[in-house]
Amino acid sequence: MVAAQVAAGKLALAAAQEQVQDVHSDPRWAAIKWTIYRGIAYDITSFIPRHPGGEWLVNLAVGRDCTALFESYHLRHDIALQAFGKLPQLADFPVHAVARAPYPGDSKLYSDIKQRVRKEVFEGREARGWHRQGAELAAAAVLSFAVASYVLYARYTGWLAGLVLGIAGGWIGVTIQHCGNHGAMSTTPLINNLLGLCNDLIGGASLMWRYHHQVSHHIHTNDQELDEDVCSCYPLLRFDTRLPRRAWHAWQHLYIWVAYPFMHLAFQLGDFNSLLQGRTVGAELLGASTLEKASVLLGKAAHYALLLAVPALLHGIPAALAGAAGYSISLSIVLAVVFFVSHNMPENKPNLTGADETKKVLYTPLTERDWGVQQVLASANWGGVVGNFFTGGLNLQVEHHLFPAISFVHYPAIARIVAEECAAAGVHYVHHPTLGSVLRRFVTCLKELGSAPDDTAAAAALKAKAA
Ligand code: HEM
Repeated sequence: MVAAQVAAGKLALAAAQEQVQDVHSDPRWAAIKWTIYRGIAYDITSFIPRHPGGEWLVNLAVGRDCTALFESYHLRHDIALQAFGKLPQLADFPVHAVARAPYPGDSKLYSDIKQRVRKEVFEGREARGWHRQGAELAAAAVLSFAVASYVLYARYTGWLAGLVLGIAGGWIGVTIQHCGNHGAMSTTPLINNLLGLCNDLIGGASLMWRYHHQVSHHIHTNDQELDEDVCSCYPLLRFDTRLPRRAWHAWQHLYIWVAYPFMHLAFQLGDFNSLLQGRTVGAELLGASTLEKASVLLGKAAHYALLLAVPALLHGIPAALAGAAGYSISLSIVLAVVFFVSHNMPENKPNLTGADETKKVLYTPLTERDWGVQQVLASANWGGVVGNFFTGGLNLQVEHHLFPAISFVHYPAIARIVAEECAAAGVHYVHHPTLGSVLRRFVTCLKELGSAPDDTAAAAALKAKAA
């Protein structure tokens, strides 16, 4: 559990969520599944099983303001909007008691980009679901590599086979589970759901991932109060000067390499804790079904059966433990390297030199903030089509954040439009040439963050807000 020092950010987060809690404990609303879109509450109970993108995705909208999710997930926003017209409105609902979400549709930058993407990249073919097609070969390659690695692991259980299996697990983690859970791998919701569940097989929990990643991180990228990724490694690592500095942070750019391999283990503790608490750090599991909750336990059972029980039966416990350790290390390193470079460059952080634009947008109150500009400034790209194939599009992080429900194979074409629109709007678009260059920059940034003074003004503002 994070130390008391991080409480300022989390208190504010909890305060925002307590408001939601009040509405939830009100018996008038507890019996229905409601959501809020642009200030109007709707009863979506009967719509959930009919949602064209899948029940497990629309569940994320339950019990909260879904405007940001809704406007960032539907490329054919106009078509999706028509569904709201047919849903029952809840006239007496206390909309103002619920934390307001950002409104991506109000961002001129985002609207201009979206319009051009539809016109120039998909040319109307989005009506046939083109934006969610094209990654089939990549998915087949990832799954084939994973199956071959597992056969190798089961036959020659040990640390080396574990390392190879961990790389396969990491590849699943960044590609098919990630895109599947975003609803971006296929036009068939069941396929996306099944690919998303691969997260559980590799040692995560797709349910927790969706709440943590989609509800907290994607909507509020690099917001210290609302993006759980900003403080999830704290106090071990300090990714933001709005978090209090501790003596050990001065060496974080060195010891991070020793801490990385424990990420897989940290997931396990976090997933069980979230299941018990009914929430991840940044989001309550308000719409999660019983089956979704059961999938966390079933997934853990399947993961440990494959990783430990089967090899232990075949080759004994010491070999299985060595294999699991190898797996843990390489899986964690692959995931950590890809994730950490995505939003932790100096330009993406509000308090480092040269990040004035980022500071401005992240310190603007949420209701007045330009969501599209925030996503661009808080994300970093690197590499090109090769990186795109191996990371499921996570190397083009800016495009991924603007269009999480579009298949990653389209990101290179979208990137050209995003870069042009950002240049026209004067918004800094971060693109590093290679993974090596972005990693070097990440280490420099980590060193700077480890010794930079606390942003006391931001901390005081947070404290005042929490009080
Ligand atoms: C309660 C509010 C929602 C309504 C009324 C709604 C409505 C719709 C409709 C009508 C479509 C078909 C769109 C089309 O054919 O282009 C759709 C597709 C989809 N929805 Fe939703 N949706 C809601 C919430 C969500 C949420 C919260 C998510 C994600 C977190 C989501 C993700 C998707 C995805 C991935 C698709 C397929 C995307 C596509 O074909 O462009 N929806 N939704």
